Amino acid sequence: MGPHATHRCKDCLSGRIMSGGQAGRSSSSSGFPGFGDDMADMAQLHNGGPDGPQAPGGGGPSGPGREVPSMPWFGMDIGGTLAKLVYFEPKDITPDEANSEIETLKNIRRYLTKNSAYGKTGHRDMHLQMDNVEVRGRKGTLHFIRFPTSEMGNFLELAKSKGMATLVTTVCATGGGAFKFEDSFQREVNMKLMKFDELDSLIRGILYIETNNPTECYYFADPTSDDHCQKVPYDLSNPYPFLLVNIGSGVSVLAVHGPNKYKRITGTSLGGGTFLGLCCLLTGCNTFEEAIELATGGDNTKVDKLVRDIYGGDYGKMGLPGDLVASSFMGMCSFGQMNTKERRANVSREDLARATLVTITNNIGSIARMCASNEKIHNVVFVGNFLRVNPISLKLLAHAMEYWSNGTLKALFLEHEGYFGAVGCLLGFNGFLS
Ligand SMILES: Nc1ncnc2c1ncn2[C@@H]1O[C@H](COP(=O)(O)OP(=O)(O)OP(=O)(O)O)[C@@H](O)[C@H]1O
Ligand SMILES: CC(C)(CO)[C@@H](O)C(=O)NCCC(=O)O
Repeated sequence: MGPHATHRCKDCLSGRIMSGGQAGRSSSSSGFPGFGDDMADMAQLHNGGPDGPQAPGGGGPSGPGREVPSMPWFGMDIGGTLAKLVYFEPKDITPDEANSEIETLKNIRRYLTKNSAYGKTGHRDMHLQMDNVEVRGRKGTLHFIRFPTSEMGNFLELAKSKGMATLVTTVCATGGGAFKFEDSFQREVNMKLMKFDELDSLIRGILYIETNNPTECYYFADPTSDDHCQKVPYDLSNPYPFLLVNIGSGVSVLAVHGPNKYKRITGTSLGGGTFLGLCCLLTGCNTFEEAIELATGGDNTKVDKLVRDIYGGDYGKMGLPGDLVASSFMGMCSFGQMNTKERRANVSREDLARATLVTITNNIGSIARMCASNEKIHNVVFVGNFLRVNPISLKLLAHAMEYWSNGTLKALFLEHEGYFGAVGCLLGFNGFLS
């Protein structure tokens, strides 16, 4: 099977957020369509209680000159498509701490950890939860929450309507939204954003999670085989150098040579956002999950033109197998016996979704390969939420790296996909690196 053809495998298909404030819970309706009243409560609770920043339960061991921020601890990565929120739940609270802990902190913890959905669009990825980890000298659990960035305006409006403007609060944030929404946060809810660079945060988050989760990193053995494709754990404890390909709305490619030593080599605007946009246009679908589901049932060879459609077989001299996509979407033009109209009638929404997914994935794979080869790097780590619930792309990338490099390149994947920026931002405050 050619590297760019599709296949199915049956087995694998901060910081200082809170400071001071009177807060208190409101019982009135939020009017916030995305999150509903639950999120309204959470927004209120973010601001700590009457005891302010020094509230018990909000600290931990701190050395001279290393002030530990008051709880609750969050890291927020506000991307072009999704906002990612990582919440640290302390589990080492002493009886004394528990007795004196303010009610609002308890409420936050209860609210966040007892729910997995927050209104219509907020989700906690429970399968990613990390227990018994250490952050800033405290033991606890990391929770992973996401919501569409398009809900941010409503979130701020809601926060304002709940009186947040009277509070003094600082939120640790990264991603483009930390810049874009900075003024709105300040103007509408009197919150300051403590901003961290998204790529610094991404790398810091990867290193932290990889160290704390022995099964974080994996690769695919036999990615094209329906019967033998297997997810295999990979030890990334000595990671350098590695190529990091972050597939979010757009794509960034970094060469990472050390914890603080990396460069952004290139990027492409043809990323996860492009896949979703084109797929919605072509199929009428409305969500990423729907787009992936359609693609799963589709066949891109009905839409694309393959090498064999041009050569009648392989282009052996140049090492191009017949089932390689020669030209994406070209099959929609007339060729062979059928005219364009007939061909289009023969193509389903599923086929179009599959072809869109394969086109975007192959293009990213191709850029990644060239970068790895230029930089003389063998391990290529793919992250970003485009890879969420998306085994088709995972396996296409795995196969493409291996096939085109004669086995010298290895595609590696990480379980926490799109959350590394938020984690790195949580850890970034005050230089706390746990
Ligand atoms: N529930 C979802 N809703 C929308 N897109 C999703 C969803 N799940 C996965 N995706 C995919 O993930 C992409 C966004 O990934 P990610 O959250 O890593 O990037 P981002 O931070 O929003 O973007 P950028 O870093 O470019 O600003 C979307 O473009 C889409 O392809
Ligand atoms: C702009 C960012 C860095 C925002 O995360 C990302 O969407 C990206 O890398 N886009 C690709 C931009 C380029 O063409 O290099």
